[in-house]
Amino acid sequence: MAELADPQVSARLLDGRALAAQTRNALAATIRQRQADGLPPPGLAVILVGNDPASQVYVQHKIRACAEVGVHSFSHRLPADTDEAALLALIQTLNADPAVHGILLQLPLPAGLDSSRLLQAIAPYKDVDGFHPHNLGLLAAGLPVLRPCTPKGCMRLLESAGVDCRGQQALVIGASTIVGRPMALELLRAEATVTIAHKATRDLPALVAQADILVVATGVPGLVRGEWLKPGAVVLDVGINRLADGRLVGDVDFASARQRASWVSPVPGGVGPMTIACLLENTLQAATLVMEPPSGAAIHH
Ligand SMILES: Nc1nc2c(c(=O)[nH]1)N[C@@H](CN(C=O)c1ccc(C(=O)N[C@@H](CCC(=O)O)C(=O)O)cc1)CN2
Repeated sequence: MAELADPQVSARLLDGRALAAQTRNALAATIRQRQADGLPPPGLAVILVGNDPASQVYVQHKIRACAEVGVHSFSHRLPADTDEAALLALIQTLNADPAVHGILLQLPLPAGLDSSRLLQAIAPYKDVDGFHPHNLGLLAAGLPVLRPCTPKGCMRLLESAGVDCRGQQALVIGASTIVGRPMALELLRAEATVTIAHKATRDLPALVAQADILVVATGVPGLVRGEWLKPGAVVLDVGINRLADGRLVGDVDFASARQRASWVSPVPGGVGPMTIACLLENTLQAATLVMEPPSGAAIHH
């Protein structure tokens, strides 16, 4: 006898692990073909400063993913007391290195280092994180080249579920440069009606209740409750919070959200793996930009 569906569990999962694996397979095939055509492998320089345990894990995952698809990674692990001048010098060297197509500065940086100044030192055409004002500006203008990885991964997840953003009410909670702001620009580009809120926004539940598409990136575990959601909402949970008991949870209460949403991304296994898959994709794109410089002056090698 067929198992009865549990009426309490309705949302489908936005499975980032599966989509990231598909993306990596496609990238590996393209990179193999590039090499068969006599082109060098795409190169990614990864800079990690200090000993933040989460950053160490993410960097390890990035380097492993590079090896899996055939991207050549150059790892630069620097002590927490590295000064800004030394980091700027390293970035200048990598900017000039033709084997390096992408440069990634893992965030957050230790206190005392100015991440904004350092990110701006990365050549825009090697900025595979898409955080340079040049690339954020192109995204704001609706002419994106290198797009920030987490928002790009979120858009890929929406596409994979057949979600059409056009005319939908979208709410982004969290306005960071890494996620919230570029996410709002991506949704705007997809013709959603976009609201940006903060974790401290007054009467957040009332705003959430209107959202057809909800993206939460606040770093507050379980901030959004399932009861707040509009029935059938699509929920992208960008939060990755390690609890005292060792569990990893998002910014959305998953169990209650699942009872009300139509689609929800889990933590772990949702947006996180897509961030890394999109980084690999951006690295290949940066390698291709060097081969075929677009007409925009600032992208030339
Ligand atoms: N230079 C950058 N720094 C940071 C970025 C970024 O995109 N560029 N984003 C985050 C961290 N991040 C990538 O660096 C990242 C976070 C989480 C994951 C991920 O796959 N998470 C897994 C769980 C992993 C775990 O067990 O801890 C999941 O969600 O399934 C990938 C990348 C801040 N810094």
